[in-house]
Amino acid sequence: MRSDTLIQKYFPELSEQQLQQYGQLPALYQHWNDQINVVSRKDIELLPERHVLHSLGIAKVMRFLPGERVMDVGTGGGFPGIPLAIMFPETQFHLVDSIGKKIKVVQEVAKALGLNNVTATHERAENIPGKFDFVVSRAVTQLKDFYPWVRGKFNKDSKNTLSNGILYLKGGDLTQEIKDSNLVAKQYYLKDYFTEEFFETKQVIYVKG
Ligand SMILES: C[S@@+](CC[C@H](N)C(=O)[O-])C[C@H]1O[C@@H](n2cnc3c(N)ncnc32)[C@H](O)[C@@H]1O
Repeated sequence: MRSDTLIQKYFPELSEQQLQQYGQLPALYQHWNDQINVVSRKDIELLPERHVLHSLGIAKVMRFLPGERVMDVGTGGGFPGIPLAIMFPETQFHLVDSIGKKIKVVQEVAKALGLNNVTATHERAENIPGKFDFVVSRAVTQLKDFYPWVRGKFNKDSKNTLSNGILYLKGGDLTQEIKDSNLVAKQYYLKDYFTEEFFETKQVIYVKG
């Protein structure tokens, strides 16, 4: 299914401009992936479902507010940050990765889409200054290692439906990982929102900051 058609199926309220931006993603990533590998080659054809819609699982759990600041840690080529920045154009997204060439792809994609709510930095998450309302992430590391990177980086005042914190996309049985982290984590199941088989075990894990 085309990227914009698939996204519209689950987010019918989107504007023409947003649909156009989602529609541009497959060609943009095809182009950049040929030069700098940011999405596994076997996955690039499944980009709308496995990368774009998967990233937007976070948007089913959390509607970011205008003016909120969100950091995407280990964004790679821009997931989940870029699909979320299209969905929430009045929220500021700061995309961070420790590999510079991936950040170059993020910057080029954001520029091509005309996204003015995205900044991208080549840096380890631990070294990023400033405070955020939420941290999002996918496929970077275990919660027990991840949490210390972002501890202390959250604004004290929460304005949203959940207190400021981490929204992490994960799959599989997470019982042991959550236990090992010693954190209180709330699990949201993406199969409650999306019918594609890919989402069967996929979750958004929320941890208060
Ligand atoms: C498997 S990739 C996932 C990329 C993207 N989030 C996605 O789901 O497509 C993991 C990324 O995390 C980045 N990374 C690992 N440790 C990091 C750290 N401490 N700070 C920032 N980025 C980090 C790596 O450079 C890599 O690009």
